[in-house]
Amino acid sequence: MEEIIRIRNLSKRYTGSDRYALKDLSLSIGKGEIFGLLGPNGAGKTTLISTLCGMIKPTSGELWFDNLNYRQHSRKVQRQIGVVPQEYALYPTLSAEENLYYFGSLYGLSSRELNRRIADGLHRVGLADFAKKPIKTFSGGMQRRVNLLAGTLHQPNVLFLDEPTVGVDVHSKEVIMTLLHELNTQGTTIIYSSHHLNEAQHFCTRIAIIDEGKIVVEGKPEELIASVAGATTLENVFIHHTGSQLRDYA
Ligand SMILES: Nc1ncnc2c1ncn2[C@@H]1O[C@H](COP(=O)(O)OP(=O)(O)OP(=O)(O)O)[C@@H](O)[C@H]1O
Repeated sequence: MEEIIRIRNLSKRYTGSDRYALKDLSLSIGKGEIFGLLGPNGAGKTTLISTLCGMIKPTSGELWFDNLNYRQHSRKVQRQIGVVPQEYALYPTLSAEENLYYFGSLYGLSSRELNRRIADGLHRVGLADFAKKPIKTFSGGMQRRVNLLAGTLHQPNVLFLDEPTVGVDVHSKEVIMTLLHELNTQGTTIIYSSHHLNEAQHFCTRIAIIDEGKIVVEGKPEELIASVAGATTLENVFIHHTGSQLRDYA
């Protein structure tokens, strides 16, 4: 496996908190993988993705992107990363096209190339007819599709997604998953967090189950299922490793 992300002994404790959101976590992710981060609420998935995107600083530990140390090469790393956050990052009064133009221009694409990618992207996610409509008139599923385009217009080498299909209907979900598959086929490594274990089982080349800031188990979905006696789904594996106790902290 040719490594694209290397995480070593990563810990994160938020200011004012007495708990570690991530605790001494080490992980390698290979080029071209579709890597799933699964775990109960509060496990540390968003914290890990936000750290890998450079949005939050770790308390300790080291990160490398394609052998570049994050701290020494943050700009170079940022240019190769795409992020699709859980929260919509779109401007409600601007049209889909205007939103995408704004986000695409942050990556220094020429106007001509950007317009081409926006038209192509909107077509691919079934929103060509809505290009000029303001985002505030879009359904949740439509907004999620635009959000996904906003994070991928610059064709990143690695794409991070935090729950890309949460709260969307089955049609939008299908379009989102197809687009992600296409991006992966074209060479984008995908790292995503999800609570949809069934989706992850079929979509991911490898997964890690995280609990209380640590990796509990990692491997290919079929290997993980085979490793737990009586398991037939990733859901069985998940319960086996994380138990059924609620994770309520405040
Ligand atoms: N900004 C913050 N300040 C303080 N604590 C935080 C902050 N963000 C997250 N946490 C805490 O860090 C831990 C990990 O949270 P995180 O959001 O990374 O988990 P998660 O696995 O993404 O959860 P979920 O599945 O509910 O989205 C939790 O205990 C959470 O309360």
